[in-house]
Order: sequence, then C-alpha cells, then structure tokens
Amino acid sequence: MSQVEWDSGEEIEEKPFNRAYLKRLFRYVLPYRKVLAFVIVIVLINMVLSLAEPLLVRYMIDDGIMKKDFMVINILGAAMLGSKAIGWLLGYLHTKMINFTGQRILYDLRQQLFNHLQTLSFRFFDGRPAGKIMSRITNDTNAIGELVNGGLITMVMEFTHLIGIVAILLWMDWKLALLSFITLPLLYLIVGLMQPKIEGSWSHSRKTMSAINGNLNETIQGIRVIQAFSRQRENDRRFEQLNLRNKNAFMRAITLESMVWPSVEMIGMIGTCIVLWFGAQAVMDGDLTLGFIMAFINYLWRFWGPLSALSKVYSQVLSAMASAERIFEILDTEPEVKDRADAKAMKPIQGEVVFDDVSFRYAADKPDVLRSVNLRIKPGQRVALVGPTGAGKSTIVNLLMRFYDATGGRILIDGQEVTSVTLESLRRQMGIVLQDSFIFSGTIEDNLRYGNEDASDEALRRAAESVRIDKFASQFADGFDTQVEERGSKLSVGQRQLLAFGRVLLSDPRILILDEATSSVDTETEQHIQAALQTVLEGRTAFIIAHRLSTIRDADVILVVRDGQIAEQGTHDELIQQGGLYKKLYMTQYEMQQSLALQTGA
Ligand SMILES: Nc1ncnc2c1ncn2[C@@H]1O[C@H](COP(=O)(O)OP(=O)(O)OP(=O)(O)O)[C@@H](O)[C@H]1O
Repeated sequence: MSQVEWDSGEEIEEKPFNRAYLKRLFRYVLPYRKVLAFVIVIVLINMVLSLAEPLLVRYMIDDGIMKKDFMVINILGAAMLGSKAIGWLLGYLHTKMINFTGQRILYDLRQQLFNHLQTLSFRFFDGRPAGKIMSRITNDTNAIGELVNGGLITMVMEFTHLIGIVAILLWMDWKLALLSFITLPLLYLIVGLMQPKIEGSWSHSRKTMSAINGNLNETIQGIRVIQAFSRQRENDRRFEQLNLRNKNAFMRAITLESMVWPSVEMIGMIGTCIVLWFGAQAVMDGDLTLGFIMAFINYLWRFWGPLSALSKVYSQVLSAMASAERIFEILDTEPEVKDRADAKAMKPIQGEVVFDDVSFRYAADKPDVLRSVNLRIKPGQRVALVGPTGAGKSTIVNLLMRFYDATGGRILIDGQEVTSVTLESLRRQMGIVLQDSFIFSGTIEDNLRYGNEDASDEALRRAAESVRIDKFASQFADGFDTQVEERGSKLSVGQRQLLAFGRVLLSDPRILILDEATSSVDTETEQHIQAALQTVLEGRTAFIIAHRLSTIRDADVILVVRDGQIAEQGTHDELIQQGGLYKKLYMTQYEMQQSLALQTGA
C-alpha cells in the first residue's frame, strides 16, 4: 500500500469478521502456542470440575440426606471442597498465564509498530494527526490484547461450557431438557434485537470519549493561545456538548443493558418454572428424585452465563477486527524513502553538492513544486536560500536530506547519488537545525549528545563552550544535568537555538542545513546566536534558509528561489547589481527595518 492511500478519515469502531485478519493475528499468538495450549487444558479441567458440582449436590441429597448416610455426605462434602480448591488453583494459574501471554503479545505488537513507524517517510506524517497515530499504537493494540486476554479463552471456555451443559441436561432427562428449551426462541428474539442496539450505544460512547480526548489534547497543547484569545467560554461550550453526548450515550447503553439481562433472567425463570411444575409432579409420582430436580435446575441456571459471555466476546471480536485493520494498515505501509537493495555506505564526504535537473512534487496529483533545479556547490561554500514564501526553499533541503525522493533529475554529493547510498550513512554526514529546534525530554547533556552519543567529555565541553551553552547551563543548579522537560519547555527560545547548534556541532556534519529562526530574540541573545552560528558553520558546506537578508550578506552564493526554480544566483553584490528579485526583496526589507527603527526611535 502506498502512504498516500492510507485513510486518515473517521475511525470505525467495528468491522465485519475477517478471516484473513484473524489468521494474521494468529501469527502473533503462534510463538506462545505451548503456553496457550496448556491454559486451554487447565480451563477445560476447571470447567469439568465446575460442571460436576450440581451432580455432587444431587447425590448428596438423594444418597446422603434422603438416606441419612453420613458417610456419603462426608465424602461428597470433601469432594466438593477438594474440587473448589483445585478449581481455585487452576483459576489462578490460567488467569496469570493468559494475562502474561496477552501482555507479551501486546509488547511484540507495540514494538513492531513503533519500529516500523520510525522508518516511515515524511509523507506519511504530513497532515496525519499525531493523536490518531498514537491511538493506533496504544488503543488499537490494547483492543487486540483484550481479545487475546479475555476473548480467546472465554470463547473456548464458554462454548465448551454450553455444549457440556446441554449434553448433561439431555443425558439427565431429554424430555425435560427439550421442555425447558421452549423459551429459547424468545431469548434469541430479545438478545438478537437488543444486543446490536446495546453495542451501538457502547460504540457511540467510545467514539464520544475519543472526541473528548482529542478536544482535551488540543486544549492542553493550545492553552496559551486559548487564554491569549480568551476563548475559554467557547471551549467550555464545545467541551460540554461532547461531554453531554458521551454521558447520554453511556446512559442509553446502560438503560438498554439493564433491560436485557433481567429479561433474560425472566425467560430463564419461565424455563425453571416449567421444569419445576413438571418436575414436582414427577417427584411426587416417585419418577424423579429431589436431588435430580435441584441439579437439573442448577444446570439450567448455568445455561445463561455462557450465552451472555459469548455475545460480549463477539462484539469484542468485531472491535478487534477494526483495530487489526488499522494496525495492519500501518505495518503494510512501505516507507517511500528507503535504502535501495544495492545501496552502499556513503564514503566520507567533502561536501560538494550537485542538483542535476531536479524536479519534485509532493503528490502525484499535485503540480511540480520544484522545476529543473540545477546547482553546483563547492565543498565548504556557504549557500543562502532566499525567496518568497512557498517558493520551494525548504523543499530543496528536504530533498538534499532525502526526506523525500526527487521525482525527476539527480542529486549528487561528492559525485555519489543520494539514492545510491544508505540513508543512515548519508544523514550521519549531514546536520540540520530547524527554525523551532526540537528539544527532547532529558538533560541538556542528553540533548547535546543526541547526534553523537560516543563523544568524549572534552569534545562535549568544547562544543558547549563554543556556542555558549556552558553560560546558561551554569545558571541552573544541575548544570548540564538539568532536565529540560518535554520539548525543552524549561528553556528560552534563544537557549533552545543554542542547544540545537551545540547538538549539531558535536555530531560534526560535513553539510549543514539551517533554517534561520524568524522569531525575534533580544539583541544580546541574537549576538550570541550569530557568534555561535559562525562557529558552527566553519569548514562545512552550509545551506541557510534565510529570512532576514541582512544576515547573509557574506554568503558565498545566494540562491533566489521563485516558483520552484532558481531565479537568480550570485553573491550579494552581484545580485544587487543585477537589480532583479533579490534587490527588490532586499530593498523592501531594508526599508521596513528603517521605518521600524524610525518608529521605535532606535
Ligand atoms: N508536506 C507537503 N505536502 C504538500 N505540499 C507541500 C508540503 N510542504 C510544502 N508544500 C508546498 O510546496 C510549496 C513549497 O513549499 P516550501 O516549504 O518548500 O516553501 P518555502 O520556500 O520553504 O516557504 P517558507 O519560506 O514559507 O518556509 C508550497 O506551495 C507548499 O504549499
């Protein structure tokens, strides 16, 4: 399946039974077949023990109590106690073993999903909400886990239980058994009619719950904007609607459920009364014993339990089908950008970059974003990419990093085509610093070492010093061991930028890509950043996506990108002389800065 086909629409709660999925799910169970076979044997033994109980009661009454034989009472009493004790032990074993196995299967599945997810290309993540991807890894694997934990064993256990009960009833007295089954069509009618409605309500309740979660997630993520725009009241209203829908769906499900199972019990009672009526007659006539009737009724009561359990498992299977489909969709999505079969490790590079007639579009049905781009950059050159928004600057560097593959033409680094080398060897020699540098949870040191875990302490210290991280790290009590929290929320914008420089410096790439930060920092931090930048850029081929043209005057080459093409190319002075788009952009920014300076009196 291609990544584009991956459906990002509404999540469906249940799917029809699908043998192919079940077979595929079974592959995850296969490694644990021995332990599962053992569990099934334990469960069956337990079931036989439990089915024997009413018969023991029968003999206790008929042969013990009625005949005043204390020996029989003692033996049967001990047998009942013994069977319960064994049942307890087997129950403990089976619950533990099945849950452990379920967790192991979940672990395997989650690990496989996570590993696969990391190999997927940017296109997969483009426009696909993170929340949905996350819910596939957590909720959907859980649904599968529940099926294994509860469903699988319940199915085996309750089905054999049901067959066992029917067989015993028929064996005890087939006429009486058939008489008691008279109420079955009524039961089928009620359960058959109501169960889909109940399930529908539960499914609606789950859907509204996931909408609540989505809303909550967005609110927490966007709390700053929410408060800044004073949107609390509107948000409250939206949340209240979702909350209300969830409450109503839950209440409807409970109302229906509380109607169905008492009705089932009522029908069960009708069956029991029929048996009692005919049975009482037979006992009085001396055809049946009291113990027999007691045991028979006990079995009848046990008949309803498996029925209700099986109907619940069925809906569990259907929801696991929907989850399986979503999980397999991810697992079947091939990474678009991957190593060719004959890919070799990229040799250590100097940093020459050639774009040979490169074109690119983000999707087959979208227009070209880059058209016939030709470039030749020498090792160590400092290249600035400028141009209007949406012109294709980021796309050029995305292709260079091979986050996407060019749809036409070739990209060569030191004469090696980027598609002919392994992704890891390519990216290890390149570094990227984005506008909003992503900082991971962990310590400042962890983040510095991100691209080079084996760096010596000395190298770490030097890198930190040269971009002045040591200055701000020393402000914290724990220094380099300070936890920066998720996304570096403990750090300022400038500090995050410096940390990103330090990280890339330590990984020592030959080619560096830098998306210049647009957010403004104070003049002193700006100076620090500019000084750090000079250190980072030294001796490397650098591509800088520049937003402030004043910062790139000393670039070796300035590429002016317009409508997916290189419209102009040269040094600052050359381009100003040409009097083209660059000069226009430069003059506009210059005038804006001047008028800003006049307004602020700076
Ligand atoms: N992931 C994507 N999927 C589809 N289209 C995209 C994607 N990323 C960018 N585009 C489109 O490609 C074109 C070029 O975008 P690109 O990000 O390269 O522009 P840019 O010059 O870097 O702009 P800016 O200066 O605003 O960052 C734009 O029209 C944009 O809408």
